[in-house]
Amino acid sequence: MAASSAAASAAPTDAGAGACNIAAVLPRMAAAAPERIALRCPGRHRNLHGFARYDLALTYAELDRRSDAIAAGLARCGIVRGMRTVVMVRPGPEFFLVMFALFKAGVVPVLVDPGIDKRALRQCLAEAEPHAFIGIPLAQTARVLLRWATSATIQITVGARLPWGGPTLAQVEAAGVGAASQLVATMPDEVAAILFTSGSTGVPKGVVYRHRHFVAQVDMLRDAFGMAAGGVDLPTFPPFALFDPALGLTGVIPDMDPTRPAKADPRRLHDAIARFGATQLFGSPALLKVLAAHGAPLPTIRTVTSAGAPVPAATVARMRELLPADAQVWTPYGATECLPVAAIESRELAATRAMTERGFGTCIGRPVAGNSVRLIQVTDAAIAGWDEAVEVADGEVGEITVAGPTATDAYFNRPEATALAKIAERTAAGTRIVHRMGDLAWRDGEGRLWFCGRKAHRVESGTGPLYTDQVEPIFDLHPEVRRTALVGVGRRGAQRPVLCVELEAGVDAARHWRRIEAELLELGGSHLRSAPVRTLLRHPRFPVDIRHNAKIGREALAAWAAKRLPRPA
Ligand SMILES: Nc1ncnc2c1ncn2[C@@H]1O[C@H](COP(=O)(O)OP(=O)(O)OP(=O)(O)O)[C@@H](O)[C@H]1O
Repeated sequence: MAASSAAASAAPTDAGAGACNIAAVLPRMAAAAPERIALRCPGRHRNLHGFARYDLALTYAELDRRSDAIAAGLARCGIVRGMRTVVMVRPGPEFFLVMFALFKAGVVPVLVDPGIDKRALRQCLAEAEPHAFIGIPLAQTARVLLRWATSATIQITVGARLPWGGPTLAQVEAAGVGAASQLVATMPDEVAAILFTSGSTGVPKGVVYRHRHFVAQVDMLRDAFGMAAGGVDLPTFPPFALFDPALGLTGVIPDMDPTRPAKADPRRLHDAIARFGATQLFGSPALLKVLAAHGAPLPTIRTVTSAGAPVPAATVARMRELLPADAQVWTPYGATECLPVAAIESRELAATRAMTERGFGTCIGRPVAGNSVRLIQVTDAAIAGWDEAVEVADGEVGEITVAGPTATDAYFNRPEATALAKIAERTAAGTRIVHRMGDLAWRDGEGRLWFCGRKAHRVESGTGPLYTDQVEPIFDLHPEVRRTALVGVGRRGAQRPVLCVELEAGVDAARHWRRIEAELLELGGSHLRSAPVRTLLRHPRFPVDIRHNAKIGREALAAWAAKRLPRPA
């Protein structure tokens, strides 16, 4: 590593004039509010009560200066604009420093959820064809032993140096100390990052984010949910913590394992919220459930926003009771490929609950300003041009499509998946890409969308289609039922709808299942959309995704159900 003084002269590529880049906010914030804390992380030390000390903090000035130093140091290691770089770093100060350094330099971070299946992880890393790999020692060791990301020829280790891990991040930073602004003038269409989906419907796909997508996301989050600069956020869903500095907020990274939100200790979250006066909370549904169950009031919180999966109505209702009367609880709808798409506030959501329980689906609100949301006839085939898509009438179930500033246009190295999810549309201004969400919904007379489930999970019976999120809420009302999952067994078009049922903990299935089954059949029989379901199977514990701990592995359940049913003659 070269001496730091040499790097002091490392020239910025072009001073970032007019950069379309979320990191462009850092020099502005560093000038306007240099001492404001951008991020606060728990650290290793604990106070007398056993809570994290949160002694790792970065001011805006530090985040700006140190990310410049790292960007300059990375350039010296050969990591420059346009290069794909895997980042496997825990959400501490180093993660944010590295990410903003990469954004500033126009390097393309590749992020894969560490919680996903190890084989899928290896495939994702290979598919991304990265040039470099920045990881903690554990990730670097796994890279070597498991032959991850073999295309990556440049390694940086975050933490103690390993013989095979290249220089440490500390060395990289030292080499760049004193560097001038490293913000390059990234173009709106330039690739900014590759983010892998959590993969609840198959192997995760790398979503190609361009700089304009991130910039638009920040604007939409600010405008739709009132995330004003100066607030204090508790982002419990790691990727979203990156938005805090971009929004001028102070982000407090909670003391929890971000890959296990359902296991988070609510007392630690409360401690952080109270100590730093958190005004907003960004959480996965699993985490909101933990806070709701804990039941202690959250007097400083003004806005709660969930992410990535539906939030059970009971959780939303309980959260409301714990918050100040005028606080807002938003459940946005969106996906890695396009976020946010639509949103609904808890008061309106509460008023739609009765409809959900009668089989109409879950209301996900109105499209967020800037999005053009259209519903099209359901098909599993690719649709090349918008002319070939058929829009459905209001009230009819169709696939959700979105054209808008955050709708991404491709998966990395996955032409087939891209073809299945994107539609080219000619407009007066040129050609734009419409993203197919792979989700089903209908639109009501007020322009609100009602989520009916994922397209891949629909059941096509001989008498017509059944949709998971229309059917399951009806059965979920049974007090001894924890959750249910509708799957189809057999050939599409002649599928038998089967409801897998997981009972509440403590219910003695051996004694009560027959009764519960009869009650469920009666409950289902009284509603149009659930009446065709006549086969129920009790399952001990549903497979769920790791990230949200909520998305039911319906593919696995369908295979399980098929084995348990007698074959048709
Ligand atoms: N408010 C919501 N209500 C209902 N479902 C939601 C909501 N928000 C997100 N979802 C579901 O989560 C999906 C997006 O999740 P994500 O981007 O993590 O992909 P994934 O489902 O985990 O992975 P993959 O797309 O690879 O299968 C949406 O398409 C939708 O099915």
